Amino acid sequence: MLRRLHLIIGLFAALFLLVLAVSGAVLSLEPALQRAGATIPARGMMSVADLAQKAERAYPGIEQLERLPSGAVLVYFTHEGQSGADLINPVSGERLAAYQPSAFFSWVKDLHRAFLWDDRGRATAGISALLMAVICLSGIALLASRAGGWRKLLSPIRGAANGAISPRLHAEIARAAALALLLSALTAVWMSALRFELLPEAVEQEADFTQSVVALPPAPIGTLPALQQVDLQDLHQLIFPFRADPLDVYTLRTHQGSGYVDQASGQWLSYADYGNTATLQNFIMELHTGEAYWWLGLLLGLAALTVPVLTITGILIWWQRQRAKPQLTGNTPRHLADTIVLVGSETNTTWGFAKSLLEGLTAAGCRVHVAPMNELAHHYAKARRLLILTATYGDGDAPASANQFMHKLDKLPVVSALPWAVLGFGDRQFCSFCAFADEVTQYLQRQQWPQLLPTEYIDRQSGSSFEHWGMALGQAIDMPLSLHYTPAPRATQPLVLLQRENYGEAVNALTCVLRFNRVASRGALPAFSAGDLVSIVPPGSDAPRFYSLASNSKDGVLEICVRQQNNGLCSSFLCSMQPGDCADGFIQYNARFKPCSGKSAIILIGAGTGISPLIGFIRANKSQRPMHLYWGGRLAESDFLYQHELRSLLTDKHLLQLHVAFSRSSKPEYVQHKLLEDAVNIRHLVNANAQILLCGGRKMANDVASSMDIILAPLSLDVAKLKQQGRYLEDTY
Ligand SMILES: Cc1cc2nc3c(=O)[nH]c(=O)nc-3n(C[C@H](O)[C@H](O)[C@H](O)COP(=O)(O)O)c2cc1C
Repeated sequence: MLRRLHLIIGLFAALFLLVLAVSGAVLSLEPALQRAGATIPARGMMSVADLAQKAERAYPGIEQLERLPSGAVLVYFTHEGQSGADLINPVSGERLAAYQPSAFFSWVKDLHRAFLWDDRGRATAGISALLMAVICLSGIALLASRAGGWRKLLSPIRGAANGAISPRLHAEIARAAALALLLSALTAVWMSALRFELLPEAVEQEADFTQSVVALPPAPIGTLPALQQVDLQDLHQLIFPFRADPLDVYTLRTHQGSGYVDQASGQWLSYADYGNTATLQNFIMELHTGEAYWWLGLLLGLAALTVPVLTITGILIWWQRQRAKPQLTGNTPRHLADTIVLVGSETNTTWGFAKSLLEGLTAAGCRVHVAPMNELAHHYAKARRLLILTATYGDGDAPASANQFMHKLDKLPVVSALPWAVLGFGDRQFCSFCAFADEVTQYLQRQQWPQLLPTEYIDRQSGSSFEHWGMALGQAIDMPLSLHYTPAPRATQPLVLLQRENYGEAVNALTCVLRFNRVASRGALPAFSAGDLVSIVPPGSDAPRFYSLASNSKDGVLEICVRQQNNGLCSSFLCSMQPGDCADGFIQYNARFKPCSGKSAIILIGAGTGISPLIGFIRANKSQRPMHLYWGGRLAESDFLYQHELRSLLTDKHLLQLHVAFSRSSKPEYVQHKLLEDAVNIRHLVNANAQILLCGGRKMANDVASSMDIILAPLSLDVAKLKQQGRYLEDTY
């Protein structure tokens, strides 16, 4: 609901908000530019009397002095019958330049205030600001719910759904700019409400004009006590009396109030404080314009610049989600459905099963509502059963569309209990086979929700296992249920092998670095970066196998590392390929396994072909951020993958430190031994906010995690805590 509100308002107001944001960012430069050219004596250094004396000396025809909120001082004068306005140096009273308000900034101001229109434009700007405030508030609430509560709002944002545009990037930018944008939006709404008299405007109290002036010769302006008492920093405006009229007076406006000063005695004739409400009103306006606080203006301007980025990334993420969602025909609205099917999926194949389930149950007479697990609702008015279909990712983690499910489940009222069944989707090649489905099962069992049938597992999208589960479900709910799953064909592309490098033959572990390109007639490679996956479908099988990419699409090649497995259909196929041969594959984005942004150190840990994404991260490390690689192989002479390239990456500082261990050398060692040897350094790096990325086999990952727990113990940290903070990422197989 919150996400939909955020999205609908965002889409609706996008164009207006873009104009407001960009023009606001441009306007934020004006106070800073004015300030940069102004000389500003410190408080206590100069009074209004000092300034007026100097200005009068330089401008005998002076009529008015004004101090702009930026600190620049203006003098209005007449000279030989001509009026003029100059910017002056307040210290010397000398002319700096003729004052001409910038036509460009005036135009941008009109655009910002009213879209170059009349009052209707002003109203549109006010409404847009209100929508902006709603987007900010709903966005902050979404950030909190994504982080797992308001208290965790500032904790690192964890990796997110797959896709070319990472929702994490959107969330990180939004979090950085949210408060500034909210401040701009709320102050703008308030100003609009004043303008359209929806709020009462506080009128500045004016001093009474006094008639009790005695016509005495005027005293020199520098000696007038009332002007001597006012610091230059408090000056707003000083209007000089008409020379020929001894009864005329000085009008002095400060930030606090205004009044009249006698030209002969220099005493206040009358004075009125503006009052708290008017002062507050001015302060809010200055907050919005940044006129008096140029640094704040620049900050708000910078935040405004994120609006176009957030709008574009927001729309792309929405588009990405729309495209990723399978078209479900016959999906019953939540409040009418008797069967709720919730789907946990990262790469959408589970949605294909959900679609078949929807069709099967509908044919059996059920009214079915299918939704992502993250959209678990508080209440399903007519629901009689809950069916959960979920994949598992990472090392037993929730997939993207289910990463907030447990948190939401925690908050459900007890009365929501429904008879349930869980069907896990996974791959037995992973140690934590269907671990997330198990986690959900155990949770529901602990809550004592009635279980319809034991949790079942589907290995590598097996259609027959799914049909089998359908029969069991039909019996459990006493309905004739027949499920048929036909996998939606993935759009693969032919990839042509350009180059191969062989390693490991001497230790009987053939490992190949393979570099592919798209077949020339099919255009360029799609966008991807190191750590994403390429899925290869070997001849004679429907089930794709995933390999981590060592290259970025900008490198012009798609590079993977493959170790030939005994009886491995896909690895044998790949390792037998020769330059010119083709394989079918598709790119699978893997946003959850990427170095975090920033400058903190990155510790990369891998073994064997696990080096694949790690070398890609190092190659892409153009900013020479400190990267430390710990890698384990078998024998240096035979399978030291990327040995020469790693040396040159060390030389040009893409890589800061390299630690290698070989298990078949004269002194057999594993990568975790290297970590233990370097424990002091690792603790130092982790203490300074380093992030750890590990890629390799599950056993290696477990051994490394045990060693890291030992290393981190003196810091009162462990792998589990770092994982929670998003600082320990694993890509294991
Ligand atoms: C990077 C990656 C990590 C995976 N991790 C696991 C895992 O830990 N356990 C598991 O059983 N399956 C794992 N799988 C397999 C998926 O869960 C399985 O392919 C599932 O059918 C995908 O469903 P989806 O396309 O709906 O996300 C992983 C797949 C990938 C690509």
